[in-house]
Amino acid sequence: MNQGPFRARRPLLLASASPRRQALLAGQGLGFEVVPSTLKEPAPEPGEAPADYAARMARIKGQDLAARHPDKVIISADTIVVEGESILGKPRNIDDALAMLSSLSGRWHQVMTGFCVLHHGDGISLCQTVTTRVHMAENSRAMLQAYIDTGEPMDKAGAYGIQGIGAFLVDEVQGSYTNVVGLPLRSVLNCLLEIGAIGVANA
Ligand SMILES: Cc1cn([C@H]2C[C@H](O)[C@@H](COP(=O)(O)OP(=O)(O)OP(=O)(O)O)O2)c(=O)[nH]c1=O
Repeated sequence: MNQGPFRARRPLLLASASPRRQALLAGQGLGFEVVPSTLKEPAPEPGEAPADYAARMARIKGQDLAARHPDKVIISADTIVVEGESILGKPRNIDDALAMLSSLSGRWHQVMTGFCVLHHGDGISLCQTVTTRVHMAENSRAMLQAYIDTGEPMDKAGAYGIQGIGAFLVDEVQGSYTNVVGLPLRSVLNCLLEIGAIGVANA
């Protein structure tokens, strides 16, 4: 079986509980340990730009693990949905999910994923935020309610999963698709290639 086009050249640690992030990296042939950060994510600072906030969250999650695993290359990420002035994380409850999806319906919004590649021992600290524009179709309240009843929205920023049942909500995507799912795959691979943490299989 084809294991994917890349191989880890240094020990990798994914600091994330997200099964989507794990699947995206594993699908490329990379082996890695998974140790999610247990730190509570602080709220945005007053006036903090959403892209800076996403990068800061990714850094906080990654640094939590980097100090404890100085020999590993740490990959961390944080995904937020930005609608107008509002930063949407995961819904707190069903009502919150309905409010989020209603505010996104029939409009463009941005999905931002901040990610970091860190190596404490070598002093490597690369962080960036990737932005994707997503347009949601007009969805009736009944449609949104029926979607929420599936349970899918509750662990996802903006209360939807483009890769799952929530695919029906979206009618256009501009930019990286994997960024919406939680990890801008090509940008992360580029960072890992740049520092020699991964290489092309058989190369
Ligand atoms: C918009 C959108 C988000 N998401 C997910 C990606 C992230 O897992 C989640 C946002 O929460 P995050 O806080 O970024 O990540 P997480 O709590 O799942 O994992 P960890 O903090 O341990 O790294 O929303 C989708 O799966 N599909 C989508 O379409």
